[in-house]
Amino acid sequence: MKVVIFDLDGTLIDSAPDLHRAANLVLQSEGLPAISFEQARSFIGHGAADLMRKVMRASGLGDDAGEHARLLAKFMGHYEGEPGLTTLYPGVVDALARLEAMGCTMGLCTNKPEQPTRIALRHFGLDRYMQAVASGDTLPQRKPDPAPLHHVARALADGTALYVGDSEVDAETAERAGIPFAIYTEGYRKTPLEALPHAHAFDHWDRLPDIVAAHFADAVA
Ligand SMILES: O=C(O)COP(=O)(O)O
Ligand SMILES: [Mg+2]
Repeated sequence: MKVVIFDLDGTLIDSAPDLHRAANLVLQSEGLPAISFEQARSFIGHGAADLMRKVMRASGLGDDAGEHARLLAKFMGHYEGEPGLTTLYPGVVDALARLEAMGCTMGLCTNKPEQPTRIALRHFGLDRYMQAVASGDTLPQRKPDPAPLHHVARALADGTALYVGDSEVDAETAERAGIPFAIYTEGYRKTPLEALPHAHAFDHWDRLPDIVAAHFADAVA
């Protein structure tokens, strides 16, 4: 059984422009200066609540829990609509179709909350490929805790799985889960590639089907 589990932001979709826009709409409504695109991008990885906490700190708003809840609700209001500025990375849909034709069973493990995860998967026609999904609020734990990745792997099969992601969080999650990791190098990673544990690396989605085929051929051998 070939099980491939994907991260979402920075891996399948480039969602940073919409996350940046939503963060700045919150700041604008509070009469505060905008944050840069690079700042917003660097805040992605641990989910929406964490991103909003980092936006608050960067804007000198501190850490107050009530303020955080209020601003996070505003942020989700701006973010949860159709993903207007978000794009699929080149070659994603072709790669998923090829993996499906190869007999792979596929799932998703993201820190993005459930509602926007569902909207994004449907918007980009990825929902039909994902047989099991764990979002940032599906379980009490989220990545880099290995629980959500184990949850998806168990829901799909007991066979060997491969996790495909873009970030430090994904590399740590896969390592703690004991699941081999393939890293997409064009996402939101901040650490040099060599410093992150990974079994495979790829810079274009065209390359993933061959990597997956070789990975599972070796796993069986
Ligand atoms: O929403 C985030 O911060 C990260 O989402 P991801 O786990 O899909 O990369
Ligand atoms: Mg990611």
